Amino acid sequence: GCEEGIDRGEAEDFIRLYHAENPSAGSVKPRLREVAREISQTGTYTHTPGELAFGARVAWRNSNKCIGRLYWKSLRVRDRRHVDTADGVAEECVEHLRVATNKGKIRPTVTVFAPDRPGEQAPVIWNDQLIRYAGYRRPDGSVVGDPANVEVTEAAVRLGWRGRGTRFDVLPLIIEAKGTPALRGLPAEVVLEVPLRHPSFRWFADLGLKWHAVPVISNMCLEIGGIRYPCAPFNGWYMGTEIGARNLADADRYDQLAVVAERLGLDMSHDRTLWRDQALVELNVAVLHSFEEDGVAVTDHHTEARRFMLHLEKEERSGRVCPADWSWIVPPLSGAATPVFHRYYDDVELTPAFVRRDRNQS
Ligand code: HEM
Ligand SMILES: N/C(=N/c1cccc(CO[C@@H]2CCNC2)c1)c1cccs1
Repeated sequence: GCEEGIDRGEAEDFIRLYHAENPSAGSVKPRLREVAREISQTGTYTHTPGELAFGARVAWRNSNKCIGRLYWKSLRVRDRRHVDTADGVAEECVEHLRVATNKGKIRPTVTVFAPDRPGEQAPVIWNDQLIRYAGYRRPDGSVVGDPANVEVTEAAVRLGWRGRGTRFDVLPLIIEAKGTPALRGLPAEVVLEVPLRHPSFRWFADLGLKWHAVPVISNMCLEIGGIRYPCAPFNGWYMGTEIGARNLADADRYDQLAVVAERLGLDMSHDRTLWRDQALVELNVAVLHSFEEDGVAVTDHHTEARRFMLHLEKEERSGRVCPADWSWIVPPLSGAATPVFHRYYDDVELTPAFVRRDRNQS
C-alpha cells in the first residue's frame, strides 16, 4: 500500500468482510464512513475489539501453510494494543505462555501488541518463537544446542546474556521497543518441557533429549484491513513430526537419526537399509508417547491430516476457497500415508494474514 498511510481499499474490504460474516455487527455503511474519516484525519484507523478478534481468526483461516486450521473459530485473542514497551511486552508474553500452556491442555491463543502507526515505532520481538534453545558455535565450527538459533544466541550474548552452555538453554526474549533492543528472561514456571522417552526402548531416555510443550511464533506480522501488527505472538500445539522429523532429526538441527539408529542396532552401512527411516519412526513414536504420558497436547500427522480434510470440506460448504500450500501441508514423515498428499490445492494469498517480517528490517 501507499507508504505514508493505510491502503483504504484493504480497509474497506476488511470492514465489508467483517459485517458479511458477522450480521450481528450491525449495518456496514456507518462504520465505513467512520473508518474513512479516521484515515483521512490520522492516516490510520482503529479496529474495534470485535474486528480485531475476527481479523486474527480469519488470518489463521487464511494461512496457506497451516494444517491445523479446523479450530480457527476458537482462537483466543488477547487485545494488548496499548502495550508498546519492552517491560509491557515481556510481562504479556509471560502471561501468554501461562494462559496458553494451561498445564498441558494447550489453548490456541494470540496476543496482539501495538500496531504500526504513522510516526510511532511498534515493538518487535527478535526471537522467532517465545521459547527457543540457545545454539553456541564453538571455535571448531561445531554447535552445542540448536543450530537454528546461533544468530539470535549471539545477539543475546552481545546484549550481555550468558547461558549455562547446555544443549537446551532457554533463550531470553530480545524485545526491540522504540528502537532499543532489550533482554527479558522467561521464568522457568511458564516454560513447560517434556523429557523424551520411548515406550519400548529404555535406553532412549538416556539420550537426554527433551522439547518444550508450546510453540509460540513471535516473528510474524498480523495484517488486518491494511493495519500491520508486527508483534502478535500466536501458539497452537505441536504436530509430533515438527519435533521428531525436523527439529531433532534435521542434519542442521539436533541431527539425532544416526544416534538413534546406532542404539537401535540397525545396519547403517548403506542408505538402502532405510536405517534413517526406521530411526525417524522411533523418534516420532517417542515424541508422541512422551507428550501424551505427560498430558501435554500434541497431534500425530495422521490425525492432523484427517482434521484438515474435514476443514477443507467445511470451508467448501461455507462457499469459501481454502488456500493451501501442498509443500507445507504434507507432513515431513509418511506423506503419502496421509490423505492430504493425494490432492491439489489453491495456493492463493488472502488477507487478513500472518506474514513473515523481512529479517533485515526491524
Ligand atoms: C492448534 C494446533 C495447530 C497445529 C497442529 C498447527 C500446525 C502447523 C504446522 C505443522 C505448520 C508447519 C510448520 C513448519 O513446517 O515449520 C503450521 C504453519 C503455520 N500455522 Fe499452524 N497449527 C496450529 C495452530 C495455528 C494457529 C493458532 C495459528 C495462528 C493463529 C497458526 C498459523 C500458522 C501459520 C501462519 C503457519 C505458517 C508459518 C510460516 O509461514 O512460517 N497455526 N501450522
Ligand atoms: N505447531 C506449530 N507449528 C508451527 C507453526 C508455524 C511456524 C512454525 C515454525 O516455522 C519455521 C519456519 C519454517 N519451518 C520452521 C511452526 C504452531 C506454532 C504456532 C501456532 S501452531
